[in-house]
Amino acid sequence: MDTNREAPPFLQLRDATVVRAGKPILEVGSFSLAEGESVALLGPNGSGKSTFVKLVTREVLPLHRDEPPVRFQGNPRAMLSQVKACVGVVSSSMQDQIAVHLRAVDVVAGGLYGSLGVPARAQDADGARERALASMSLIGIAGLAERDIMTLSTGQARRVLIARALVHDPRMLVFDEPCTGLDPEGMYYVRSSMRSLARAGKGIVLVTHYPEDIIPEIDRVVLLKDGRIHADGTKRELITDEVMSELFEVPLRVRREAASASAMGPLSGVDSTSGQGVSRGEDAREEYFSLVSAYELLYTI
Ligand SMILES: Nc1ncnc2c1ncn2[C@@H]1O[C@H](COP(=O)(O)OP(=O)(O)OP(=O)(O)O)[C@@H](O)[C@H]1O
Repeated sequence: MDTNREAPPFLQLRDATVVRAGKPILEVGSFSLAEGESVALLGPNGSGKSTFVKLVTREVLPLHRDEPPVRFQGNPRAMLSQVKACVGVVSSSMQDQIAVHLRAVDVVAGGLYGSLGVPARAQDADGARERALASMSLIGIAGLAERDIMTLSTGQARRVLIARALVHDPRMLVFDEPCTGLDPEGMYYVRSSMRSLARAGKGIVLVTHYPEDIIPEIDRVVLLKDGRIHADGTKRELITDEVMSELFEVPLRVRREAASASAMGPLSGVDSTSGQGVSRGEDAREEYFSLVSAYELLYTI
């Protein structure tokens, strides 16, 4: 028996086409993502990023081919339940649906049941809340557990949704424009959470319009344009003045900048809601520096 056989890619797309209103809105020739690998999907409005992600989460299906265009962990006919068990999704649009008074810990625990909170007749509701608390601790928001979700700031609520996406311990997390609508503090904490998770070995698929969302732990970038993969490479290769200007079709300049030591702020993995467990070492200092050493897009005038 061949014991050296490599594990199949976590995700593989081959000649995958999505059609809407009689027109192809996404055509992917070839794309593969290894287990635990992270990637950022970057592109202008309407370039096909959300459709790409929905192809991954099976919310949309590609045109039928004899050779199935999407393989999930090598399986050409993965069930939705298999995909849901392995993938957690964080999207800013879900936040709009939360309009009920629930404790944050119950919103997180609800992720285990696919419901907004813990169902009244749920089995092992206490166990679910324990897992929810562990998930909140992992991204430093255990201090929000008892808060009414409706009283949280947009940034705090966004992090509650990250904990919810994590609660069933998926291997991969999809962040669909996770910083939309957040102020700089909210962005900082959401990016810190992504960093903690990438460091904990989770694969991250980040969908964004902005290179500064791409945390240092993600090096691979796929550029989408007009429903196709425009380029697939490293940040260094692709986040350049020339490539960004071509992608967004406006003159753009990329700037990379290091932060000053005085700008050092709270750390990922620390309970930022209670201030407990803070320990600032050299590693933490570096972590903060690299977080703000983000790529920026500037218009050239
Ligand atoms: N149901 C639909 N019917 C017709 N066209 C659609 C449908 N859904 C999406 N499209 C079109 O497909 C293209 C890709 O849409 P998609 O939402 O994937 O882009 P996106 O890159 O995520 O955009 P944004 O950055 O604005 O969220 C767009 O031109 C969109 O108008």
